[in-house]
Amino acid sequence: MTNNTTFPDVIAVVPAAGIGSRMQAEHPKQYLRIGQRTILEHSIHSLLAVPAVKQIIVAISPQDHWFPQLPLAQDPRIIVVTGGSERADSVLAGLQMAAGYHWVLVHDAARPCLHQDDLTRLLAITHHSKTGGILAAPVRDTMKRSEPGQPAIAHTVERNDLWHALTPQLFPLELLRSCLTRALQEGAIITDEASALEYCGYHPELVVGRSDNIKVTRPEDLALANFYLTELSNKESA
Ligand SMILES: Nc1ccn([C@@H]2O[C@H](COP(=O)(O)OP(=O)(O)OP(=O)(O)O)[C@@H](O)[C@H]2O)c(=O)n1
Ligand SMILES: C[C@](O)(CO)[C@H](O)COP(=O)(O)O
Repeated sequence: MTNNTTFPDVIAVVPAAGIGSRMQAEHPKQYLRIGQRTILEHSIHSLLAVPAVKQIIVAISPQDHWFPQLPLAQDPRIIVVTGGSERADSVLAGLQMAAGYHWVLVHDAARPCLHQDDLTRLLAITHHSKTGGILAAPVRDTMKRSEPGQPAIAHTVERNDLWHALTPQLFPLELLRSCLTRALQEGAIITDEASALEYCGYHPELVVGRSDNIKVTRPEDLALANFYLTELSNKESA
């Protein structure tokens, strides 16, 4: 993707109101440091690296006393809202504050290793898509479905056409807002934004993304994210 490719202005929502229970850290994982920045700062700066991203709405927990201490808290491009009990509720809280843009991008605070090339390839769908799309990585391993609640194999899942959904996910703002509102009101289980559109009958585009765009979830992910961010920093300064 050439750097002079132009995209429409985009607003972003960053859900950052989780407690990071699986990380088993002393405080929410988005505030763990990698190098000179917190994971949240890395994730937000990866979005601000692309000029098309004009504003970022960060959804934080009511108990969050970390965010105001970050330099980003003073950035006029950043708007803070209170998140909800589930990730989807936090995203919807952010969407309620979004206005003035046709496109909205949602990116997990816990995904600090986003490459600019991946973001620009996702933004490129604005040139042809009316439904939006997501970064996703094709599954590489053989996938198994377990017996319900048992560590025993029920069967192998066909892995052709099977993908890991990543973030950012990019949608028309009003479409995402209406689909997510309806899906949650009707009790659907929504773990990413694309599933809200699927619930409403849409088929968002899959844009191949790097598999090192990991979501820091468990303790062993921190060292891996550190490695990937070092690689990313070396690549961007080369
Ligand atoms: N009520 C919630 C729950 C999660 N998130 C955010 O959604 C992203 C992905 O969620 P996940 O990795 O599950 O984070 P946590 O919910 O914090 O982790 P855990 O499930 O281990 O508690 C994270 O950036 C998290 O901060 C959020 O904004 N609001
Ligand atoms: C949005 C997401 O990162 C796509 O894979 C994932 O669904 C978040 O799930 P979590 O359980 O909230 O971490």
